[in-house]
Amino acid sequence: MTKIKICGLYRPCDIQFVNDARPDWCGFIIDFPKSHRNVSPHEARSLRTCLAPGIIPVGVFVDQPVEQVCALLNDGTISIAQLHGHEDAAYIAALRASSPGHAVWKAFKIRSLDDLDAANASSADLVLLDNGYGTGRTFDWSLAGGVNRPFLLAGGLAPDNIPEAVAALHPYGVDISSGVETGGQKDRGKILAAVSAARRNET
Ligand SMILES: O=C(O)c1ccccc1NCC(=O)[C@H](O)[C@H](O)COP(=O)(O)O
Repeated sequence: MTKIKICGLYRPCDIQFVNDARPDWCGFIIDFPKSHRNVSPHEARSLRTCLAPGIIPVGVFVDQPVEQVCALLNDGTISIAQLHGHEDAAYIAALRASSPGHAVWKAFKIRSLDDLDAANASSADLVLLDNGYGTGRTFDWSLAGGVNRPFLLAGGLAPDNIPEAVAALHPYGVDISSGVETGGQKDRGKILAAVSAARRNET
């Protein structure tokens, strides 16, 4: 079954929505003030304590100091670090050394086959093939044909295109933010529909 992550939770009611829908993971955009979904570490910790058991919290970071990401992994605020900036293999190695046992995911903006090569070569535990930072737009899926490892598909997914995406690309999981929002806020009905669309599809 295709796994699903609902990303960019920032309000207490967003937690209630995912507790109702039960995705595999949920994501917090931590310390990235350019995003309307930004939360502080303190807010992420407080939201995370209300998550239903079984939903794994993922911290989404853009070029944050390793120490800050490690602190949130090691105090249980998040279980997985998802990196969206210029974090390289040395950064990932440092994170692993300081937070053993925690998976590290790396997102790649797929604009060319070179981007896909970089994703294939990454030392991360799992890669996201994405269009950018929660843009609500898909990338050219034909570029993903050469992926040679399990990946999460992100960028512009919504309940109505998840079946097509899963059938075309067979991702390990899908990652959705804008497509489950209405007017920039998470929408309970869309979250329920997205989780059900991902689980309807066998890969
Ligand atoms: O959502 C943001 O504002 C954001 C900011 C900085 C780094 C990453 C960010 N989002 C990541 C995600 O929400 C997902 O990984 C993915 O990009 C979702 O994209 P979309 O469904 O197109 O909103």
